[in-house]
Amino acid sequence: MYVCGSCIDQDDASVSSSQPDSNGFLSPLSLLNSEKAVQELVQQPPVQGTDDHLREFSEALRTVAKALRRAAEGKAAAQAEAAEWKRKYELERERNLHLEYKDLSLREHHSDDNWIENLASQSNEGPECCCGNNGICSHEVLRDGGAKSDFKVVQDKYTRKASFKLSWCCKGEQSDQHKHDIVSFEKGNITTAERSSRQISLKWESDPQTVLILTKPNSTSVQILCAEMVRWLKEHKRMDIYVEPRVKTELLLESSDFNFVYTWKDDNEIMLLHRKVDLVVTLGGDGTVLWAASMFKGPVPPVVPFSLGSLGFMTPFYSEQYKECLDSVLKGPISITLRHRLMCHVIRDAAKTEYETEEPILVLNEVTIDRGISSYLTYLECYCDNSFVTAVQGDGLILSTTSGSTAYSLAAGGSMVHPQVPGILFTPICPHSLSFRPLILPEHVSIRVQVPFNSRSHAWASFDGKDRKQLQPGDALVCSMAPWPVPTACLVDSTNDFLRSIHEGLHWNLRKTQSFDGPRDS
Ligand SMILES: NC(=O)c1ccc[n+]([C@@H]2O[C@H](COP(=O)([O-])OP(=O)(O)OC[C@H]3O[C@@H](n4cnc5c(N)ncnc54)[C@H](O)[C@@H]3O)[C@@H](O)[C@H]2O)c1
Ligand SMILES: Nc1ncnc2c1ncn2[C@@H]1O[C@H](COP(=O)(O)OP(=O)(O)OP(=O)(O)O)[C@@H](O)[C@H]1O
Repeated sequence: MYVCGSCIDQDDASVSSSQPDSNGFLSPLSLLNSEKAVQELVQQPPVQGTDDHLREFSEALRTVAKALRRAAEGKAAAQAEAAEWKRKYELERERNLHLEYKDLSLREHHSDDNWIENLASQSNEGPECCCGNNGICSHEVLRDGGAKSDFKVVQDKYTRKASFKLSWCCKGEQSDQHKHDIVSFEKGNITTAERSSRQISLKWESDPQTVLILTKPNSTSVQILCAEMVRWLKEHKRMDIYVEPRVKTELLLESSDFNFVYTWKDDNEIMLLHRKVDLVVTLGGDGTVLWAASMFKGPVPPVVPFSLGSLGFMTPFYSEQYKECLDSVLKGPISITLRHRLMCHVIRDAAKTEYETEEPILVLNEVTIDRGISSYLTYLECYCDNSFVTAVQGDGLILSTTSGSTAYSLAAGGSMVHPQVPGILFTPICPHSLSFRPLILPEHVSIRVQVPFNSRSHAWASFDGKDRKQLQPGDALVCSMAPWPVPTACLVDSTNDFLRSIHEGLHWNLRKTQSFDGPRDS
């Protein structure tokens, strides 16, 4: 690499601007500015007559650039960790508020109904006691004041969210003995735990009372089924039913009898839905399941997906048999697939502080970084934790969950992976290279995709095929496994449902069987 002497003088200022602060640390902004300066510097065209000193100097600058990038990655990792601590803090705060409320309601209503007594015993036990050491439980109690919207009308009375318990099934049998430790180091020997089915079973501990029905828009068959299902759930199951504002309008146009249906007014109310809803029903295709998942930015209630689309990889329930299906789901226990999601942060080069980082986006299928309408190759530098993975030169890159492995990633040549396998698929889109095979990375890593300063064009990130965001040179996308999976109910179990989907949906490995007669080994 040849460097022009005058450039060094000119850029020296920006390099020296990244001086350590009084604590001895470099600020992230100055790091990135310096990195940019170094990038520009090392890309200057060669000038004749430069000597070996300059060459050495440019190599040294390269090393500095690498160190600066590592520092920027450290910042991204710290931000992800901070987000995780913030989540833990909010959970803890919510739990404390919850306990405070129970205490209050017990004092106010000590002679009230049975369920209040139940609450009292739950409150005494605490979440750990009620679940024992095995399984995972969910308990929520809500209360709210003022009553204007449907949402608040329901919150006016004390509403109890149904609790359930999750457990692992061992070799077809229910067992509370799930194994957290898969590797043992006892007595210096490394052994892996006995292989067991990791099928998860959900058992209601109290009856589910509130259901949210989400529907594919502009479909008459979906609209008809939705009205029928709403009526049946109200009349036969006495459930509280939430629908989207659009659907409530459609139902009321059909009949004013549907005024018992609840909806919400704004995004703030949507943010609270997970605390009220026991069950989500989707009527549509895979896109409606993605839509349902995108409504929950945190924990997601169990989802029962009915198939009213064309492919339906994630929608195993037959809509014609909705009564039997819902009967058995409401009774439980049911097998569920815990579908992992990816949490994606767009980190802008222009952000002055880490607080300007945009809200994270959760995806159930994948995040795609592509060239959008640009006719140039995308050039993306990819890092896994702090290690350089590769530079993508092609149409783009897909970072997919295992649930998304049968969607866009499959079309780009990625493997199909059972949705219960925890991992992140790293699949290039039309790479201009003969040897760029797709990768599957472990679930605990953080992946950073950087649009370098010397990229010829912008890149575009899209999330489950929606919400396109432009990434400028210097911007990055960091993604890691989210702590909130999407639990979807299975028709049989997660393996059976997955295999049925690839056979029926994709006609996987369909071939006429070879005839018996003909040449064979003697
Ligand atoms: N070339 C491609 O295959 C391609 C291109 C763009 C987007 N997509 C996929 O479409 C998804 C968005 O779905 P949509 O319904 O909102 O858009 P859409 O209506 O364009 O449907 C895309 C198709 O992908 C199928 N699909 C979605 N998720 C799937 C999954 N997990 N497994 C198997 N098939 C799945 C759907 O059933 C549908 O047939 C994106 O997340 C992306 O995976 C695929
Ligand atoms: N409740 C909703 N509100 C707004 N848009 C929705 C909603 N449900 C689904 N969509 C969108 O409608 C589109 C089509 O939905 P969906 O994929 O469920 O139906 P489909 O295309 O007929 O089925 P399939 O994906 O099986 O072919 C998707 O892009 C999805 O994001």
